Amino acid sequence: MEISLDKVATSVLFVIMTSLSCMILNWVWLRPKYLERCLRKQGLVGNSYRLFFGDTKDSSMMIKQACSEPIELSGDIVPRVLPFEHHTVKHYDGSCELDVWPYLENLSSDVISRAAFGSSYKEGRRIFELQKEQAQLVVKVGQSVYFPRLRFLPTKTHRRMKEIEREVQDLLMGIIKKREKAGKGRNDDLLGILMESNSREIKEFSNKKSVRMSIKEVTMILNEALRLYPPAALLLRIIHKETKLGNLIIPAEVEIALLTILVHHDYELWGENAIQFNPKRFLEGISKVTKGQVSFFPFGGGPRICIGQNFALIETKMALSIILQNFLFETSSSYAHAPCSIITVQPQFGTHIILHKI
Ligand code: HEM
Repeated sequence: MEISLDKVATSVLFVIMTSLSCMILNWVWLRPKYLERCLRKQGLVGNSYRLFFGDTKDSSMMIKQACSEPIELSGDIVPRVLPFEHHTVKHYDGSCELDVWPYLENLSSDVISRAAFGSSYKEGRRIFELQKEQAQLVVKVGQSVYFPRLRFLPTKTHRRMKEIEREVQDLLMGIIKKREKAGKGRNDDLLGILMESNSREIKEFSNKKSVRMSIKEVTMILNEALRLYPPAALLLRIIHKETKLGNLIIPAEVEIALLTILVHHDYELWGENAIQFNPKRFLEGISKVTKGQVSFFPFGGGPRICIGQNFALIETKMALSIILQNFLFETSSSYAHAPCSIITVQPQFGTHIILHKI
């Protein structure tokens, strides 16, 4: 029997098209429906792909609920951008009013860039600028209508996100390669220490698969700030295989969102004054106030706990002590308390304070 090439090509195309249609149907319709049913059967809140351990899906709503002051500003609280260079207004009594938020952003990216990349800190700072833009785009995408696999479409936003990812990767690889080329000698920054420890580990464990990398009131205040406004307002995890969590059975592929900010503001866990800023609650330490429960986790927990925890706390204490040695400060009437979440929790209209030189 003679089989024409045309017939073979048509059959192959038919099989490919049918398989593709089945896959798309499965992604877009069957699988989400199945997951939705599994979750609903157990009375769980969430959509088919994301399961929220908390009351609401909307993060800005969540933060709004969690904040002690309303985010919608009434007529008498008007956020304003301070007019002069660097948002600073000098007063006649020698004090000075400024929005410290851009300075604090600058400080933390400068500190981490210098600590991580040493002399390459300028490149490090570019990475932070890109990451900031990326955070805005992630939020934009997160607020659009959810449709499975939509992230694969080459929209303008998705393309820019990819570009940023590539540029960050290239910058990082460039810094690493430059260091490799310069050879041994520099280990007074994080990158140098990591590279040295990495090459030591590679030498020592070359035939093994895994290569491992390796003041009280102020503490209290930092803890309380981290409790009320945890920079990472939620933790996300993807379930890879069906998992039993207490009485719940969570199907594979569901994403779990653990809303840190809601746990940190829970009246049952923190008492009637849960949403008030009261550093004294940490007087006897974290384990005492949490009664040994996992109810305070601004840096996450378990194997993926924040590796920068001590770094961040030391940096904050050092910055605060330098400021306090030079200035007294008070909140300006221009400040509007409106925390919002753009990947991290941050002040929506800046942080206006009045500094008095000591
Ligand atoms: C106030 C400052 C900070 C807060 C509140 C914070 C919070 C967190 C949280 C909640 C996680 C866990 C995320 C998850 O489980 O999904 C995390 C992970 C991480 N953090 Fe931080 N972080 C801070 C500063 C830093 C700094 C300064 C660095 C770097 C020097 C850093 C590096 C990391 C890294 C590398 C991870 C991922 C660890 C892993 O997945 O194994 N963080 N952070």
